[in-house]
Amino acid sequence: MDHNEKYSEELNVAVRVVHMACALCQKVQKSLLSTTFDDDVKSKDDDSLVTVADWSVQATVSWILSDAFGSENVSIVAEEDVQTLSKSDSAGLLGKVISTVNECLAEASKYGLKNPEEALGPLEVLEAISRCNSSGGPLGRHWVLDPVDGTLGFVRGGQYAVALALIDNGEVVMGVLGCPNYHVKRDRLSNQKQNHIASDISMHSSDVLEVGCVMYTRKGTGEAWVQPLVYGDRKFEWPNFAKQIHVSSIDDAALATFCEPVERANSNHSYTAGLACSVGLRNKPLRVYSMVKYAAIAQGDAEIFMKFARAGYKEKIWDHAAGVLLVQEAGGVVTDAGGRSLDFSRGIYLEGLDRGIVVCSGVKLHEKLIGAVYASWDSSNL
Ligand SMILES: Nc1ncnc2c1ncn2[C@@H]1O[C@H](COP(=O)(O)O)[C@@H](OP(=O)(O)O)[C@H]1O
Ligand SMILES: [Mg+2]
Repeated sequence: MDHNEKYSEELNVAVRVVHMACALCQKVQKSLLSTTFDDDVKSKDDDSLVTVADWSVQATVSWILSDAFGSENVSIVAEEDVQTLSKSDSAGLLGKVISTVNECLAEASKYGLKNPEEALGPLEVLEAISRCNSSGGPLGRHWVLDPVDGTLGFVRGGQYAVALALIDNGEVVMGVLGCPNYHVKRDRLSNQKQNHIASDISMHSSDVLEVGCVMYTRKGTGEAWVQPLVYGDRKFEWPNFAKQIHVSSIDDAALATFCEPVERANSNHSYTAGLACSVGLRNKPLRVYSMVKYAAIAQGDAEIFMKFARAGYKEKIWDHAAGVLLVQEAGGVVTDAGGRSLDFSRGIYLEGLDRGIVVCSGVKLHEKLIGAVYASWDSSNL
């Protein structure tokens, strides 16, 4: 097969189903925000949150991938399981998931995908969710899904992402990132000269033309793309106004902006502030939920993303796979804090990750930051 064609069929289905998932999430987020914090949000054993949207997206993506490629050919590594959902007191929640999934799948033809002949019942929905129990590894193909990344951002009305990637023999070969509250810039849609650097990537930016986008890429193409979400009666038609995206060309630390998680529990803000200071970053950090941070670097809205989780925390592949490839193909650099590439071949965790994750628009900023980590680590108490 021509290199240019490799994984294009997988990409075609993945982009469409991520658009469907974004529409699903927008609906659920709207209804969550318009009611009081209720039963639609649950705490998991590790105290993290899960919502109707997480399970519904996972079921939808699982069903569409299995239908398109045959369930016997599809291995999916994904964040959610059916434990909470199968409990006897979760009947109401399961009912909501089932209707959300069926509403979403009923729209599949709008996105050029096949919908089920009949609405799915409880067993089929639970089966679609629990089928995503692969643990990845170095051999063969594995889809990697985070149905709602940044669940905290999601329930707070902020940024979140739907992330779908494909790993082939241990390498991420395709990445699709749906960002329902992240803007596509006006200049990118109208092809004008790109001269605006966003200092605010909230959903209320003045730069918004239509809120929400899907970014995608395939490994080795050197290209990454963004499409706006599909609204109203419009049908998704490839390439759906796709525009190529590139990382920022700023390599002067004094002009660069870095992003990091909103939650202190997920990354050490004082350590990154120290690094920022020592490499000469002057702008305030942009604190953003979810993998939208990778999206921001990929389309040039910021230059750096740093994440330093507490010692002992193991990063999961679904929190990074799609974002890492997007940044790389858009021209950026992603490594751990020791300067080595992330290893997606060892199961559900990024095993062997050295200290933290450093994402940059270019090598010059990246070298400075890695140097600063080496210079400061011993005294950092991390
Ligand atoms: N103690 C911890 N340290 C670092 N990351 C954590 C963490 N606990 C959870 N996370 C991960 O951080 C993700 C959110 O990223 P961010 O903080 O950048 O918004 C979560 O994704 P989910 O929201 O999908 O569970 C989760 O996977
Ligand atoms: Mg996540």
